[in-house]
Amino acid sequence: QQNYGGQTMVGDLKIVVVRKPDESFGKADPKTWHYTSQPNLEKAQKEHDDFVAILKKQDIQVVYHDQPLNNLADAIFVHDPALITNHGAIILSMGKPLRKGEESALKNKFKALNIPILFELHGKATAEAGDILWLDNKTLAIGRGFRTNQEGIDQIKNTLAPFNIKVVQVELPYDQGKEACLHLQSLISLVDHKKALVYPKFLPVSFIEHLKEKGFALIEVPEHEYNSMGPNVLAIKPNVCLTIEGNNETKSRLEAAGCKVHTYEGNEISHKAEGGATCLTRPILRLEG
Ligand SMILES: NC(=O)NCCC[C@H](N)C(=O)O
Repeated sequence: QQNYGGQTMVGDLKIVVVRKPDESFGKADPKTWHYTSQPNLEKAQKEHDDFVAILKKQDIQVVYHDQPLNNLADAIFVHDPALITNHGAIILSMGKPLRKGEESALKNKFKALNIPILFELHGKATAEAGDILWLDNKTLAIGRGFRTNQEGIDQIKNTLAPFNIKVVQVELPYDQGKEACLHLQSLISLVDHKKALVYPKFLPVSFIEHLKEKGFALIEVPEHEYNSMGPNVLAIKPNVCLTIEGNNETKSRLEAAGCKVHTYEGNEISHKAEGGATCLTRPILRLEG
């Protein structure tokens, strides 16, 4: 039986990799890293432990990526340096210069877990998995913005074409500029095979139309919960999800749409560093069924 795979954002989550906040995170200078303020390491570690406890309670196997890394504060957002496919991992190339180096560390972790490497982005290509979303097991949406460039998208597209996987390109907005973190997943999360939580204001009409053509029901995040990461929701299985506490209107709308919503406290690990539940986890195995 395969120990990795699942070309889905919502299928039963079986194994995730996480990384506990370390010294690098605790000493991150907010100006350099575009954090709202400096994280309190002790509190951050406690929040992370509680976050992991929620995952474990959902019967998810949690694997720690604990290789010591210097000056890679954002490395706790293990979602971003790689993408898992049924044919192996694609090692990406970080678009935020300060995050360079996370890719090879995660690759080493994958090797230790016996996950084959399908491809590694190279040359001028950049792509971060926060910009990548499985719409179904044959369709991958990729946002082009500050973090993911055209060359990155093209390399991924060419790698997946032999497996009949299509790439849908989504243009991302400028919003607060290149220092800030705006990924495709800042604007959309899937919570069921045909149910998406979206912040439509920043999504292209063509993409919304594409989702509707595919039969997705859309749940909207209200404007006042966008900045507090309302759209960033990790599916644990279809219609069961985990998100940061505080976005009460979004939570009610998800519940009204039939979702069970778990929440975690994320002042240090999420709000200060612009990364939510999806960003803190690198799914390794999900069941597609
Ligand atoms: N997938 C995500 O949206 N990841 C969030 C990463 C936040 C991190 N501070 C960054 O700027 O890359």
